[in-house]
Amino acid sequence: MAALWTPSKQYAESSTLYAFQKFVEQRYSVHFADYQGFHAWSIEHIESFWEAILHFFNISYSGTYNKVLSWNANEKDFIGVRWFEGIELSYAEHIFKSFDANSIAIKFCSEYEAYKEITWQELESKVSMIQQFLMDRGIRKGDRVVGVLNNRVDTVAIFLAVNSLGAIWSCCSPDFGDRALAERFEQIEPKLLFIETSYQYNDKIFSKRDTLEMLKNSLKTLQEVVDLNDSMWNSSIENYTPQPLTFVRVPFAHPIWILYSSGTTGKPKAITHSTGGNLLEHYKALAIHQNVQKGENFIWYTTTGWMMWNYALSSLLCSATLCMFDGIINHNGHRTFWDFLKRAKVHHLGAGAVYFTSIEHLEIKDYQPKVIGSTGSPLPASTFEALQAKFPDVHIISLSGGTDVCSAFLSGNSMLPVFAGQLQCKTLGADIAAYNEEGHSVENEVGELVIRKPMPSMPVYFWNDEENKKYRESYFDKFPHVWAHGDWIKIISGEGIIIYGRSDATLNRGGVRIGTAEIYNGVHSLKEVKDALVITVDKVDGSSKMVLFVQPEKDVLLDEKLTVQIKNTLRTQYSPRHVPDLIFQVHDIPYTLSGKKLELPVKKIFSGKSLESSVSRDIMRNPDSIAEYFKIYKEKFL
Ligand SMILES: CC(=O)CC(=O)O
Repeated sequence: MAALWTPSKQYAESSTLYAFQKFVEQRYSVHFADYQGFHAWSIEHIESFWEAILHFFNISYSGTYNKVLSWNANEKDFIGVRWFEGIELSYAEHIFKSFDANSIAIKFCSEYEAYKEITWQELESKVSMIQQFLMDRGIRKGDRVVGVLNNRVDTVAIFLAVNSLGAIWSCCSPDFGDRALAERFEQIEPKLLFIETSYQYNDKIFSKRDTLEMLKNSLKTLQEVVDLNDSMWNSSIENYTPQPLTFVRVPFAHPIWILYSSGTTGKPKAITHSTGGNLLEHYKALAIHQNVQKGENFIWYTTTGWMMWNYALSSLLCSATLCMFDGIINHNGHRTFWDFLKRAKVHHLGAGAVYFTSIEHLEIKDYQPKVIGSTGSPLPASTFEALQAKFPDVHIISLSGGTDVCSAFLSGNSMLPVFAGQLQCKTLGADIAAYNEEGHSVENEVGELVIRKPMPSMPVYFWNDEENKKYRESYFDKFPHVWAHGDWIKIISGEGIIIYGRSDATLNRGGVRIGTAEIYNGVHSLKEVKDALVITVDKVDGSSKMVLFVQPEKDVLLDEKLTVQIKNTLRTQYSPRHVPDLIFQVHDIPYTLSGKKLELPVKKIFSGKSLESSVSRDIMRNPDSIAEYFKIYKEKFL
């Protein structure tokens, strides 16, 4: 296949990847003919590789380590491996490591607020005042501090202050419904909650006052709640005089933040990430694979509830300026967002793939980013082409990883060409393969994405997960002792990687993953509903539809009233993204013999597969139920 874009010699040789390769070649007396050789070395010499990252990025730490990677006796999965045991470090310390007081740390704009710039000096002062506020409340290493906050400067400052004390951060965006918030935060017993009780999105004002009351009741460990909309917050912070920041260094594996799985089965898993692991991984992912360099402007359009928020924050590690936009991306016919990009002179523009597909026909003048980053769902080849035509010099990086590693392990490469519809490379230190059903590594055919060696940003554990039971089930059940990620990929020899979406039943809404369990929880709270099944159907143009099948109680019909009720329930309990596009009435929900809903087979039917190839009736508890889905697909969906 012909390349869509090829880096110039100048682009390649001024990249951080190039500089890092030279660093490794010199340090280890090796030579790499190409990226493939460099990648092979990085996974074969995994300890030397991560040690090279530690040195190349000049990581500050106390203490010493004897081994880069230690395994527990008898533990063949990667759970419980220990990286750089013996050292202590701080993420926030690296953010403030070499700042120039008067240069710009953050550029910000929202739907309703004008463009503003925050200098490093201003950011440091803000963080210092919040740090003192937290210390006065007794917040210490290991305490959990949670936020229901938007993508705003204060959120960054609060996180950095929390992190500077060694406390653990966990944040959801305010569009999460009450139940979704409680299910997440109850698990981790927070001491302090920061919340915005009023905010604007899509020109509407939303109130979270009732949510605040609900959280006060359900989070029994809360000692205090801070409402950012309350004038008391500003005045109490302003009582403090900014001081030089202090940083509590913590062991490499000490939790930095807790993110949540989308909750396909049961409650969302509280995925706990390590400080050192995320620090090293983010330097690698952003500086080396996304080529984020000092003085550049970086944005990722995200809410605080997606791991891309945490990822984007780490652009500050690269001495870049973090650009933040709060509001709906297509506000004012997309103008608010794009005017911001131009004014902020954004070099790195990142967003969900679905957004880029939606703006294929949007005319954009006088703006040329250096890099476009896309994730959340596969970026269709046609969107690659449309973006390249719009921005002829741009380096398009389609990346993939997820909440589980708070990063991307398939990503960009400033020394390789871009092929439309493909991710450029496996990232350094990520031993990725595509496995067929027999567990053999395959190329040029679709297989399950696996990681065969540990990465430091894999979770330290799931919160409250005794003996790592859920952790093991989540990644190590499918193939012995390798991490199965749950995505389908094809590795194309001599080119890149195509990603085919989730291999499990997770719902993908505009790039944000939603667990089916959340839909079921909401729908089942209605007495008219007996049972339900939900899928998303991905289209070739990159869009997708959420389809809900409802089995009403006896003598109940899925009429207009019930349809509206279902939609409202999901919207208010969870979020607007939880509202299905289509709802069909069915007589029965298909189950396996062991009692699992047959989501994947129904998804296959709605992707155009035959009934026979979608499901084996032998494993079904109610084999007669499935034909109705095929009928709906043929008669009502197509
Ligand atoms: C990097 C990613 O993989 C982001 C996501 O899809 O959640």
